[in-house]
Amino acid sequence: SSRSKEQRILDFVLKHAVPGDPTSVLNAIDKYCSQQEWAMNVGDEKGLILDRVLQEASPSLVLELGTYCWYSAVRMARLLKQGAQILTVEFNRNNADIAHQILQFAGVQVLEGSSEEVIRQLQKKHAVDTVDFIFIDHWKDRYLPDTKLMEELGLLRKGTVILADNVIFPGAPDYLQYVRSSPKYDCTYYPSHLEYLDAEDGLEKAVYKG
Ligand SMILES: O=C(NCCc1nnc(-c2ccc3[nH]cnc3c2)[nH]1)c1cc(-c2ccc(F)cc2)cc(O)c1O
Ligand SMILES: [Mg+2]
Repeated sequence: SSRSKEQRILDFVLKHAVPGDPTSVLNAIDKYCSQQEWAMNVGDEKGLILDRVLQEASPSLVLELGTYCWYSAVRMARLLKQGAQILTVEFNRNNADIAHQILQFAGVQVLEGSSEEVIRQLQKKHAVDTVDFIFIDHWKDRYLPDTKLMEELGLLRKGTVILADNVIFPGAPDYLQYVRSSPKYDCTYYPSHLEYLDAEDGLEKAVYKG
């Protein structure tokens, strides 16, 4: 059977990265996706912004919506303090083998299902109280409904940081309009570019005011 693009990315990582060295995994994925086949990883340029915003928040519990090829989970896991945890929500675990082979990192737990299902189960099934940092990078029409759901369920606390990818391209206009006009959030826009390309894109940080 023909291997998928995601499996080709894995092959490249397994061939060129150093086991246990997350930065070499990121460099391998960025090299492959910028030179061979484009893929929708947050990438190196927006990744640097993610690094800085994550380190500033110094979270104990991270929720990621939309795992895709593990790039952002690896990116965040390498910067977490001892004992911190990432819960990443993937819709279709078609990359299951990629998951286990790339992600030999303690502290990254994969939750399978639709974002809505998983978010509804976090407090009861996964003993989550509130989340400190959320990286939203899944279907762009799910950004707003999932953020409102997390508000309603009390998953956000004063100071919870929500960082959203692709707010310009492909874009999440309803989400952007909501957080920027809501008195419940302090928003900051970080201009950048679409991963591996010159198109404009950016990350929006929304800090929940409780
Ligand atoms: O679609 C994207 N990302 C989303 C992946 C995903 N695939 N499945 C899910 C899912 C959907 C329900 C879920 N519920 C729970 N987890 C879920 C995950 N999310 C995405 C697309 C682009 C892009 C740019 C330019 C183009 F010309 C074409 C595309 C760039 C990016 O940085 C992206 O992140
Ligand atoms: Mg993205």
